[in-house]
Amino acid sequence: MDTAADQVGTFDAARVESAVREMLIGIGEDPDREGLRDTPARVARAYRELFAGLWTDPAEVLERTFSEDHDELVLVRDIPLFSMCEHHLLPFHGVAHVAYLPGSDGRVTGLSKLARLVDLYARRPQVQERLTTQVADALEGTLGARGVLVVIDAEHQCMSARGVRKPGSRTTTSAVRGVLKSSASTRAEALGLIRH
Ligand SMILES: Nc1nc2c(ncn2[C@@H]2O[C@H](COP(=O)(O)OP(=O)(O)OP(=O)(O)O)[C@@H](O)[C@H]2O)c(=O)[nH]1
Ligand SMILES: [Zn+2]
Repeated sequence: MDTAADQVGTFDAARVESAVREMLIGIGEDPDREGLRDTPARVARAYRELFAGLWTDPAEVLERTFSEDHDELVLVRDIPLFSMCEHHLLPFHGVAHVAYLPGSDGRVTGLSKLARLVDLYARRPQVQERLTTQVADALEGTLGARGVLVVIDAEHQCMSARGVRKPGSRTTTSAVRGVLKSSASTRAEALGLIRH
């Protein structure tokens, strides 16, 4: 599981700005015309937001837990998701469903933290499979969940707006850990609730 220690560098707005200016020249545009003059700075601000998950430690999100003596399934469905495909730096967006079985200590995390965790990993240059895996691994590793099921359903703009040009096609990925992997009936219950 990755931590802040795995992160590379920090956000360098000036560097992003000069790269965007170069890119505009590269596509044959005039970066000094009125409409584009502030674009490098705007893109840098947008990237700072879109890639904020690169310099946030996921362990912090799951730091605060509380004892609820609940050892049954917890599921947050339909968490809106925005991420950037690392191949084309184009967005992919959709929903994430996150289910977990609390560890034997009965400690749970705040529901919003599950959405924050998805957000944190989404705000990095990503592929959907890795995003799904990272959320599952954090819940198993850091929270100590007995079982985890993460399902992500998303549309990739690199498949809609360009390339193969198939708008509306969606990609579903899942990552299953612990009891939700070993017990078919528990997994079926979680999947049933996701479809509900
Ligand atoms: N597995 C996976 N592939 C992705 C994801 N996002 C984008 N891709 C794919 O990454 C691949 C990159 O393929 P390349 O052949 O290197 O790039 P390309 O020539 O732009 O490919 P096309 O998109 O087919 O035009 C494409 O097939 C994309 O659909 C993702 O989250 N997971
Ligand atoms: Zn892509």
